[in-house]
Amino acid sequence: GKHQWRCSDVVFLCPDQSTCEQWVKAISNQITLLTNRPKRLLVYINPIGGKKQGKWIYDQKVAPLFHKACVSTDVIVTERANHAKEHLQTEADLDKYDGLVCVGGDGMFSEIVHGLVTRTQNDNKVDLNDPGAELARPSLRIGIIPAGSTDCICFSTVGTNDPVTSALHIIVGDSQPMDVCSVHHNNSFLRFSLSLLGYGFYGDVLSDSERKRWLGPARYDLAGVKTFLNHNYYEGTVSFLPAEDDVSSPRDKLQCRSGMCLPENTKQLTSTLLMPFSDRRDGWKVINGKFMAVNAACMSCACPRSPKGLSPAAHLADGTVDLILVRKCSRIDFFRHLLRHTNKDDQFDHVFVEVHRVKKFDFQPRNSETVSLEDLSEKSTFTPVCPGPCTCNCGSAHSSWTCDGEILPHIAIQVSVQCQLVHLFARGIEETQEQQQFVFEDL
Ligand SMILES: Nc1ncnc2c1ncn2[C@@H]1O[C@H](COP(=O)(O)OP(=O)(O)OP(=O)(O)O)[C@@H](O)[C@H]1O
Repeated sequence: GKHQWRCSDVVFLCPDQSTCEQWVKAISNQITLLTNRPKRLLVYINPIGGKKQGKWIYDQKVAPLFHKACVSTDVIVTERANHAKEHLQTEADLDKYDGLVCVGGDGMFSEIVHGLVTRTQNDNKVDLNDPGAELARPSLRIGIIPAGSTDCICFSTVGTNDPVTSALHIIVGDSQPMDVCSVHHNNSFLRFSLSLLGYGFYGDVLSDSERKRWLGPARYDLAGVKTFLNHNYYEGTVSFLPAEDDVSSPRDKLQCRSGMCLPENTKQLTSTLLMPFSDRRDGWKVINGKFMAVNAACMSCACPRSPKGLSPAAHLADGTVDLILVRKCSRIDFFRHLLRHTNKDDQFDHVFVEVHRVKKFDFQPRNSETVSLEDLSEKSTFTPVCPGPCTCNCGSAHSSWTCDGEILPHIAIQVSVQCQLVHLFARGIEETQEQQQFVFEDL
């Protein structure tokens, strides 16, 4: 139920000992032939993620399953932030392993992806600072054992945040490709985005919550309420290269499900990457405006709080990202939009919201060649609340970008989808038969 997998014991009865041994040998031989199953894994555990249960979850729920399945492991319990990333970039002997395992939340997974992808580019002499470079794909798959606060990436790729289910997907050697967005400022690489890039509302919530770290997880709720009451909007220009119309749309009802986003099923793929980033702008669209939020969702961003996610029909690995523009609107309208993230109503069905499926996009804030994080930190984010139309300068201030929970040091950014750059030990969210019936009737 609910996408959760469980172990099951199956008892075979044999008439005698030698038949039993023959069966054991035959089954073991068959399993050895399954080359997609990992035999040796490098495991990183974040002991302080989420409720600080990472080590316990691994030792109690995951390690016994790996042991039963004859998967051998080297385990590193991280001692500080960026420990896993640095280890992967420099020290780790990756040839020894068939895959990596991340025990932690989205932040920890992001660290591991940055470490692995950077290492792969270094090994292949690819310059990450070149926005037009075709990135080399890492050969190792990554498994996520959820042990963070939100675990949105695990939820969006497996359908549940359950360590046993994730461990079983690793053991059977499932493989799910995943798109990654590379984010540049001019010719300088900033970060990869794996789930959500947000400017305006989400950027403000994150920067404000960083200042309230002492409050613990409650800081997000408090910062959310405060940002909502501030009701800031920001001016800027969004330019984007739309994905081909015939492929899919962020407003269709076809959610990304198991088997859809595989290399053989996706059309857009790498052709977009071969296009130099800034030389050719054919087919690009440009929108100037005042925005409450500019969000880019690489995946649905579903989590238990928002079970359908920020962009319910976003795909895991089709070479596109859903760009959601929420224009300046009244506070009550914005509230209605936010509320739809938590219920089943179409969150894009408002006149002030538009959504585009894109391959690349740029954002340029108004008056802002050189705004950096230092400039932003000088700005107080608690601006007065302006009831209705106002003459103050709340529309000319700058927000900041949150990239999977980290604040980016620049506002003017260029984003490019790196199609199927990494592979997970997962198979996408499996549909039950009743759900399939429902989707087809709906369509
Ligand atoms: N030993 C450590 N000490 C301090 N920080 C660490 C350590 N190991 C990893 N980190 C950092 O902790 C951050 C948060 O970890 P993680 O993502 O696992 O948990 P979370 O933030 O609670 O969950 P989520 O990201 O799902 O909301 C990561 O960005 C990672 O860099």
